[in-house]
Amino acid sequence: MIRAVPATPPVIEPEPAAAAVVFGEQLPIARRFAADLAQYGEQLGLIGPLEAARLWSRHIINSAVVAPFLQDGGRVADVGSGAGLPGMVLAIARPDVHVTLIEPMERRTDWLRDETARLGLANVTVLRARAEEAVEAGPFDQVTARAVSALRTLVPITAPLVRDGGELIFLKGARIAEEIAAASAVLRRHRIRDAEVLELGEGLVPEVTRLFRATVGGTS
Ligand SMILES: C[S@@+](CC[C@H](N)C(=O)[O-])C[C@H]1O[C@@H](n2cnc3c(N)ncnc32)[C@H](O)[C@@H]1O
Repeated sequence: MIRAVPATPPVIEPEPAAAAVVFGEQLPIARRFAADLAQYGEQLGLIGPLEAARLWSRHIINSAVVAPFLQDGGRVADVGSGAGLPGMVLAIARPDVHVTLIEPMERRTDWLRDETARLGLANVTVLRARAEEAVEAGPFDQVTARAVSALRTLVPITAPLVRDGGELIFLKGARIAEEIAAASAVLRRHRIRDAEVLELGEGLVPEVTRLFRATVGGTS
């Protein structure tokens, strides 16, 4: 629960024009999420002290660029959701998709549950667990993750959550090529195929978003 109002209100990044493009009719809910996260995120230890000033571009729109890659009416698990990035943003942008937010830290799952209720999101389940403990909640059509760990350790804990032929979609940084090289044996062991890296968000956000996208098992 939110217990106290911060002494000084944070400096919040003005909403960029891209927000209307990526959220469409869902923009009022995205605005409420941005306002709540900017106001309480630092206090609750969800975001660092500098993040409110770049919340839209660095975090919310960066997360939302994944939305068009989600399967219509699908079941998505977001591993290590933290403040709700990208999982809650995706649930806002894609109300047709059910998103399970998997996060082990109680303080963070409390926030995720409270914020889900405040935003009135009917398509979100919050699961307090490590990904390794969440296999029974699946299988999911797609699993997302951002800033959880390098591919070498992320793939073994996320691939078992996905149905045969489902997808892994991870937001990644500039060193993704090195991560893929370091994970080659792990990718083979977990039957990861058709791996690709997409660069998204050009013209929408200052920094390009890199997406690692791959299929688990299935047939080519
Ligand atoms: C650096 S934070 C990133 C949070 C959010 N995804 C973001 O981009 O802001 C990493 C998160 O992953 C969670 N985490 C770490 N190991 C995990 C695991 N094995 N399963 C699920 N979540 C995990 C942590 O509790 C933490 O909330």
